[in-house]
Amino acid sequence: MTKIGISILSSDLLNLEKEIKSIEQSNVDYIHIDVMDGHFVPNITFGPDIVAQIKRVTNIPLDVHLMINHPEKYIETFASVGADILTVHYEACDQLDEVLSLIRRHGCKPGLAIKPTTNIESIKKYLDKVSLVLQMTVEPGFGGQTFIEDTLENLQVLNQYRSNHHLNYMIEVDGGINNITGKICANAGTDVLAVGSYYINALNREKAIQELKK
Ligand SMILES: O=C(CO)[C@H](O)[C@H](O)COP(=O)(O)O
Repeated sequence: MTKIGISILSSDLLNLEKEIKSIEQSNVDYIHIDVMDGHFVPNITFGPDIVAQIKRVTNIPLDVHLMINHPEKYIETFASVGADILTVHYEACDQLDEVLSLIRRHGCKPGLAIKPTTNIESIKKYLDKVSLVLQMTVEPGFGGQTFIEDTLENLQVLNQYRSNHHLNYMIEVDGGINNITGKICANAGTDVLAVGSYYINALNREKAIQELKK
């Protein structure tokens, strides 16, 4: 069964606790938190204090997506405030092997993310060291964008590579996911759908989740 993570990027931040409680009602698998630094991506979002506050009010596992340069500087901090999955970008790391083992040493599941145009071949040598691969399906930075269909081929490659090499990383997609694109990604072997505006802006969030799970 495909898992769902709700991205809080487009949520009502003045009422974040209420939003978290609403997400809990929807019975999803993760809360997806996009950490942006204004350098790796053109937007600035959440820091470790917000992650700590969210951890205090929910038991839903936190899938923390670091869209930042020099993520190695912040692994210990985000692990200490309760990240369960800690994902870094291939494009942002000089010493990726070290960063992934640092994440593991701090008790989190290591995730590796790539932007839509990054060559999938470049991450293959790391795939036996990660718990999750996150394929960005929009250019990272902002919620509410349109799903980039060219990324589907990478999902198929990741799925095939996993079974050929007897690996067990999860495949996650992030960006432009709705009931239609979610289904297409699930059919291509995706395990986790990170969903933002489709859920957050839905008039009926329960119905939106049912549609996603169909
Ligand atoms: O990380 C993102 C952008 O950088 C994603 O787009 C966001 O997490 C999900 O938002 P949406 O579902 O609205 O595209």
